[in-house]
Order: sequence, then structure tokens, then C-alpha cells
Amino acid sequence: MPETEHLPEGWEKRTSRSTGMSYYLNVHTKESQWDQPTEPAKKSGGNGSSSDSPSEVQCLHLLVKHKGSRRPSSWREENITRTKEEAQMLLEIYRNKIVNSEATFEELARSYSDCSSAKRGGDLGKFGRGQMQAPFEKAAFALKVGQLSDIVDTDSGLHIIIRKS
Ligand SMILES: O=C(O)CN(Cc1ccccc1)C(=O)c1nc(-c2ccccc2)[nH]c1C(=O)O
Repeated sequence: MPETEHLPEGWEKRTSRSTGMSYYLNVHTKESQWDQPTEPAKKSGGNGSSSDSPSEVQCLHLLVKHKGSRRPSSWREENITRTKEEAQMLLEIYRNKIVNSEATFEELARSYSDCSSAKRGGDLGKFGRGQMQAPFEKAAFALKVGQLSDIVDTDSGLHIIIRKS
């Protein structure tokens, strides 16, 4: 049930089922955002595209590499020897902690991601189509704002992704 609070016209406060984090839904365009709105909700998509197919997304990710990764090395471990199955098990543990609100995505990415973005809590910033490996792009652009992905397999390793905007 959407929570109500003193919001500008056309906005509803929602809570992400996967992370428990609050976000704001524009009831006209169905676009959503993390930041509390200060202006009335616009009645049409910003660049003409609906939120169903955004031109760019902003995501965090947590990468767990394995011995079959294209570059089995990271800031955490010079020579990564874990198997792909072990990487899968680790990510399932991390994902469950996030879903159960035992830890935040950022905390776990900062500690355990094998990507250089770990130091930014896994933040990749905004990216458009054609910038990331295909499986990563497909998963990221399929997410709603606030949604946590299943485990995604790329040449770099195994990932979980959360969409911020
Ligand atoms: O795949 C490779 O041959 C090497 N890479 C690519 C890379 C290496 C350094 C910085 C960014 C990307 C990685 O393994 C890698 N991929 C990523 C990645 C993959 C998908 C989405 C975002 C980042 N991060 C890293 C990293 O070391 O930090």
C-alpha cells in the first residue's frame, strides 16, 4: 500500500520489496526515483521514453570473480582461484543478507566486490546501452528502480546489481 506524506502533486512514496528502501513513484509516467521530490510530478516522460525502456540507468553492482573470469585478479586478491560454484554460493549469501536487511548493498560491495567500483560501494554511475557486457546490460535495463537482480554471469565473473535510478 503506498504510504502518503506531504508530497508534491502526482507523487507516491513506495517501498522496494527486495531491499526495503523507500522510493518515489510518479503516478503519471510511472517513473520512479530515490530522492524525495520537491516539484509536482511531470505528466510526460522527460525524453519521450517511458520508464519501461530508460535511455540510461544508474546501478550498483557486486562482482565476485572466479578462476574462469577473464581477469581473475582484483584489489582484494591478486590471484583468484575460487571456482564459479563457490562464487555463486558467496553471491547467494550476500544477496540473502541484503534481502533480509542484515547488511546494505553498499556495505557488502565495499567489502567483497572484486570490481574497482568497490571503493564507491559498487556505484557504476549512469550508463546507457552499448557500454556494458551484454548480459549485464540486459539485466540492468530490466530492473525497476530499487530492484535487486538475480545473479548475472559475464566474462568478468558473477554479479548482483541494484538499480538506483
Ligand atoms: O573483464 C576483463 O577482462 C577485465 N575487467 C574489465 C575491467 C577492468 C578494470 C576496470 C573496469 C573493467 C574486469 O575484470 C572487470 N569488469 C568489471 C565490470 C564488469 C561489468 C560491469 C561493471 C564492471 N570490473 C572489473 C574489474 O576488474 O574491476
